[in-house]
Amino acid sequence: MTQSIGFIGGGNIAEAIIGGLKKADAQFLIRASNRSNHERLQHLVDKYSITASNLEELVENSRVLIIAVKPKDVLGVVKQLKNYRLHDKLIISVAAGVPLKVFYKHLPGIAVIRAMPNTSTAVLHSMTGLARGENVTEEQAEMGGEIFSATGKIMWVPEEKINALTAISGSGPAYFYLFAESLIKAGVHLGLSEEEAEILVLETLIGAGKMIAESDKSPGKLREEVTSPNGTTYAALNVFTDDKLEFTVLKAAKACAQRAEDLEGENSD
Ligand SMILES: NC(=O)C1=CN([C@@H]2O[C@H](COP(=O)(O)OP(=O)(O)OC[C@H]3O[C@@H](n4cnc5c(N)ncnc54)[C@H](OP(=O)(O)O)[C@@H]3O)[C@@H](O)[C@H]2O)C=CC1
Ligand SMILES: O=C(O)[C@@H]1CCC=N1
Repeated sequence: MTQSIGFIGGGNIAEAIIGGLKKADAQFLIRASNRSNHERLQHLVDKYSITASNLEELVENSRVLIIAVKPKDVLGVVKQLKNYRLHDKLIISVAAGVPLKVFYKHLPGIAVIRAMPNTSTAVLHSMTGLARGENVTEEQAEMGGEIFSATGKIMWVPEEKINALTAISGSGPAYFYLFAESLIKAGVHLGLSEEEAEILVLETLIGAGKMIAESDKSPGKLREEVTSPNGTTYAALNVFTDDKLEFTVLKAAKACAQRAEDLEGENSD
C-alpha cells in the first residue's frame, strides 16, 4: 500500500530520509514543507520528485507526519498542529532532546513516535531507534517501523534509552567521518597526496564496514587479525591505547547523551 508521508522541515535529516525512501522498494507519497527557504524545498522537489506543500495541505494529505525541525522549533510546529484534526494521524518526531511528554501536553490523545535515525538513511543503512508513545496503536507502530525499516535497521527502545542511543547511532556517523578526516590528514603528513590519502582512507573504511557486516567475527577479532605481534599495526594501536582512545570515546558519547538530556530540559514545556 502506498503510504502518504508529510515532512515538516526539509533540512539534512529530512533529505536523508526522503532520499532513502525514494530508493526503497516500498511506495511512499511524499510531501514536504519548511519555514522560509524556498530554494531548499525546490531542491527536494527537483531531486526526489516530491510535492512541496503548505502545512494545511500537508496535514490533510498525509497519514504520517514526520517532524524534522531543530529541537528549539518543535514546540512552534506542535502549536501550529493544534489547529488541525490529527486523530487518524501518526506523528513521528526525529528531533533530539524533545520528550514525548511535550506532545502529550500539547496534542493530548494523538499518536506520537520518537525516532532517532541517522543520515545513512540516504543509503538504506540507517540504524534508527524508535520509542513508542502511549497513544500509538499496533497498526501505527507497525507503520512507523516499516518506514524506517525501508531505510535500514530499526531498534525499539523505551524512551529513557533514546539519549544513549543518540550518542551511539544518531550522532555516530559523524565520529567515523571525523576519524576518516584525521586519517586523511595523517596520510598527507606522511607524504601522500590529498587525493591518494582520501582514496586509501575511504576504501579502507568501506572495506572495514563490509568486513564487520559480512564476516561473523567481532570487531575485536577482526582487529586482532590485522595486528601482527610487534608489527606495524601493533605500533599504531599502542599509541591509541597510551593516549586513552577508549576513554576519549566514552567521554564524547557521554557529552552527546548529556547534551540530549540538557536539550530535554530546554524543550520540555
Ligand atoms: N542531521 C542529523 O544527522 C540528524 C538530525 N536529527 C534531528 O532532526 C532535526 C532536524 O535536523 P537537521 O535536518 O539536521 O536540521 P536542518 O537545520 O538541516 O533542517 C531544519 C529544517 O526545519 C525547517 N523548519 C524550521 N522551523 C520550521 C517550521 N516552523 N515549520 C516547518 N519547517 C521548519 C527548516 O526550514 P528553513 O530552512 O526554511 O528554515 C529546515 O528545513 C533536529 O531536531 C535533529 O535533532 C535526528 C537525527 C539525525
Ligand atoms: O547533532 C544533533 O543534534 C543531531 C541529533 C543526532 C544527530 N544530529
